[in-house]
Amino acid sequence: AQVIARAYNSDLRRIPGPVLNRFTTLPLKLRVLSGRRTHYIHALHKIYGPVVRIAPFEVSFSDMRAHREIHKVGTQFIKAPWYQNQMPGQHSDELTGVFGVRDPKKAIARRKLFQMAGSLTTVLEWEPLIVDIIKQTVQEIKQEGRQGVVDLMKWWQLMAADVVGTLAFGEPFRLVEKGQKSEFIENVEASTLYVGLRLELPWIMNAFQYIPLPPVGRPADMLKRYVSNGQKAVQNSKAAAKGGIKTLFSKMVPEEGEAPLPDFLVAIESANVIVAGTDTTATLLTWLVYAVLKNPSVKRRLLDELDSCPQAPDWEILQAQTYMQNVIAETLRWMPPIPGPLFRQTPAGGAVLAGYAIPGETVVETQAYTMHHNPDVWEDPDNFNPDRWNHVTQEMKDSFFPFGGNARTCVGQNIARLEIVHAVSTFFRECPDAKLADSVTSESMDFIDYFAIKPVGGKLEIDLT
Ligand code: HEM
Repeated sequence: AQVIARAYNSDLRRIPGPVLNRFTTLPLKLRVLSGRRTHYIHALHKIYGPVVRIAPFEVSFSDMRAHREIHKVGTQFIKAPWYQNQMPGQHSDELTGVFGVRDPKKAIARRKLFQMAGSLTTVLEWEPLIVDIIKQTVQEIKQEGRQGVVDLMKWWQLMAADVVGTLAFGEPFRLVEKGQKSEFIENVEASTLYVGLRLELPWIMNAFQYIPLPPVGRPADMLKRYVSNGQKAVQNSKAAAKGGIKTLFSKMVPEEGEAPLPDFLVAIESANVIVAGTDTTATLLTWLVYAVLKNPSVKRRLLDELDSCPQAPDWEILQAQTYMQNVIAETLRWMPPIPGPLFRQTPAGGAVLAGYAIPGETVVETQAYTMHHNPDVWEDPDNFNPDRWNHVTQEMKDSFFPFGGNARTCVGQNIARLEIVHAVSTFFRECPDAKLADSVTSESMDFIDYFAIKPVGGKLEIDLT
């Protein structure tokens, strides 16, 4: 009776959506398990329009005004409890990394400690170090390419983990040098999958905690390793404060005065940024290369532009390469690395969004993939067309959020952007004849999502011969 009352006796009953979803989260959670959440919600928006009730207490919006209202700076819509399901025992703002902090004031304070990553001036101090890692990655790709096809996604993962790992840990990570997916990367991948599933299905995933899962063993041990790796970042950041390389966490463990965060939280933050910064950057580059190699005219124009660039271009020069910038923006639109919902909660008194009254403490969300593929804003949205960025309209700006909503936008986006421009320019200049290997098909490059995306085929093979 309670389930029926909940389904019918609230303002939510006016919201379109499948009847079954008013009663149960099951249809949604089944898609979560199979990595099809984003595809499912996208399909529901096509059928039911811009506002869809996707679960008893969950509403998805594909509407610019609703998106702006939910995510504006100073918003009343705080992060949903979902964000504190990352790991067991993190159900409080004092026990979780920034990603899971829900209280807006506490989030602002915690985000300030990431100033090292947030400020472009600081990030540019790391440019030579990042460029070295990228050059080394592309040399390894060329080397491997002499022997046969190369899985480019593997190399972008190693590279992105090296960049963010080196910045977090203050010492070279050397994953590219080792050249194979280390235990560390496997741990990151498995953590991403486990945490992605745990966020949505905490009870089920708790049951799996002590069961060994190949290749990483018991999730409980994996999570312990994950945080104990972070301890190293804490030690190094302390050493850095005394005159070593600045790390991402230099603000959190200052040279003088009391540390604003206890060591265990800095360890969690460092482990989290490696997950946040590795697969996101790597998949963006993977789909960018795929799109460029699939479209000969795009490839031609990109190579022409890069040909006329100075030999060792820096950030400023690369910012001025308009075609390359269009290709990057178009990839972020077409295949956003975090394509799915950004879960928020309505204030206790409820809210009106896109003309619907929504009760208090309902989960409301907007997903980038759907808003980036809205045909009312983007002509022929499934088509990869960098030229659409020659004329940016207000509607495009309002519907584009690959780095999240304004109030809680990505703290690592300057690092990601710096890495992406250098990786694109170095790769295409060094490997102008790269082709897609036969294993690459539209099916293998469809995406699955566990918060961040992955190609269904798990790789992107290219041929350099
Ligand atoms: C192409 C690369 C990247 C993309 C597309 C991306 C995307 C995003 C998105 C969409 C969010 C908001 C998530 C939400 O509200 O639920 C986010 C948050 C975050 N990102 Fe990134 N990210 C990227 C790279 C990075 C890197 C390199 C780092 C670290 C150095 C990083 C660290 C973070 C952190 C710590 C947050 C949480 C911020 C908060 O909750 O206030 N990201 N990112």
